[in-house]
Amino acid sequence: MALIRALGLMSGTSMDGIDLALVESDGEAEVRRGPSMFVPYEAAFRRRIEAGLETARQISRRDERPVDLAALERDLTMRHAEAVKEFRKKFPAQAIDLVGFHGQTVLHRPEKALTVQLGDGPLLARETGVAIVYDMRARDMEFGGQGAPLVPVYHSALARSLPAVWQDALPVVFVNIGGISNITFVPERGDPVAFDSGPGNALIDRWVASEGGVPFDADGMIASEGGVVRAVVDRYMDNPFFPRRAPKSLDRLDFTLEEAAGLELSDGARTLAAVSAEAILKAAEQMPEAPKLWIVCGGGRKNPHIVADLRAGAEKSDAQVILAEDAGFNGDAMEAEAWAYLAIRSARGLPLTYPTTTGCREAVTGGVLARPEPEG
Ligand SMILES: Nc1ncnc2c1ncn2[C@@H]1O[C@H](COP(=O)(O)OP(=O)(O)OP(=O)(O)O)[C@@H](O)[C@H]1O
Ligand SMILES: CC(=O)N[C@H]1[C@@H]2OC[C@@H](O2)[C@@H](O)[C@@H]1O[C@H](C)C(=O)O
Repeated sequence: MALIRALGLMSGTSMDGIDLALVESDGEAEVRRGPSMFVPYEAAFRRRIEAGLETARQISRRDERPVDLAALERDLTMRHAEAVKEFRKKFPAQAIDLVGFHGQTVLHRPEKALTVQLGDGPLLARETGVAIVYDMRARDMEFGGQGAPLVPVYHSALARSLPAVWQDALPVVFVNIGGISNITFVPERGDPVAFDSGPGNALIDRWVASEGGVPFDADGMIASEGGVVRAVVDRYMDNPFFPRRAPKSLDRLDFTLEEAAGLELSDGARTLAAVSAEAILKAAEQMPEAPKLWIVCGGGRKNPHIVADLRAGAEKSDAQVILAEDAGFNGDAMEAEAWAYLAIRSARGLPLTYPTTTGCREAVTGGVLARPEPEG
């Protein structure tokens, strides 16, 4: 089987920018990771997306684009086109056969089988001249799935290619600490088990933005000045989301800052980091068996408090916690790589999701293909 070279584009729940990563793969075991880059959104555009999340609450049909959402979708798509252009300029030798386009989630209501990603695939195909696979979550929902998380099939492929030193580590758990956290348990044999585990950085970001006027707690510096307020952690952990059995997934606005109200800035940042770690550790209770190794990916791995709290918890069951880089992976690019890999699987008609990852009735492929118009 010839390998396909796909570029994955991810604009995640943190709304901080576009991650791009190239992957060459057969969509199965063969995965060759290529270069990656990040194109940040400026503060004003991030605020537009944030406002878009509020507007999107009135959507009841996934193709509705009320108020200014159509303009936002167009601008967001054009920014992706620009990002692809920048990627090509930076890595001119890299041919791109296919693009995997996530778009921006503005609403996720799995209980209503409703998930909305802004992102105009045909427009991106015209602008880049490359075939685009987009809208990868919808079909899973048609088959009764949560529409998220989709990255587990890629985690599973990576786990099968762990460096020699970690070869005996299965079962392993991948933890993606983005705006929301999700976990993938990869067993020795069989399909991965996955679900969203709770708030990742989204609450911390919102807290330090509103109380400190900065977009995120860089290297956990603000939290370093504060302490964990246990009662507040407990209040968060009382949320019925945690004991609910998987499959399950979250909308960015499902958790709020209400429980943290009144805390001092640094105590709040430290306490919310503890919530993030505790939510992940809580997820271990729903795994088929105790993992030996946790591999931490996503921006949250750069918050030393989240990682330290995770380590302290995992040690209790003799599990080791490492960062993606310790296993030879790229913790920043992994979701963009996943979207490249998913696009390849979509092009080959392979499943993107499984009953054990999203709760879909059967393993199901997904994504919509937009071809660029023929030249001439
Ligand atoms: N140096 C750092 N120190 C602490 N936190 C950081 C640092 N760099 C990034 N982050 C956090 O990581 C977040 C971005 O993470 P990431 O890119 O994994 O999220 P995402 O892909 O947007 O989200 P999701 O996985 O939910 O879709 C930032 O919003 C910030 O909170
Ligand atoms: C609906 C949606 O966009 N969900 C995101 C979000 O961000 C993290 C978590 O919640 C995860 O479920 C998902 O993204 C990852 C990349 C996924 O689908 O695997």
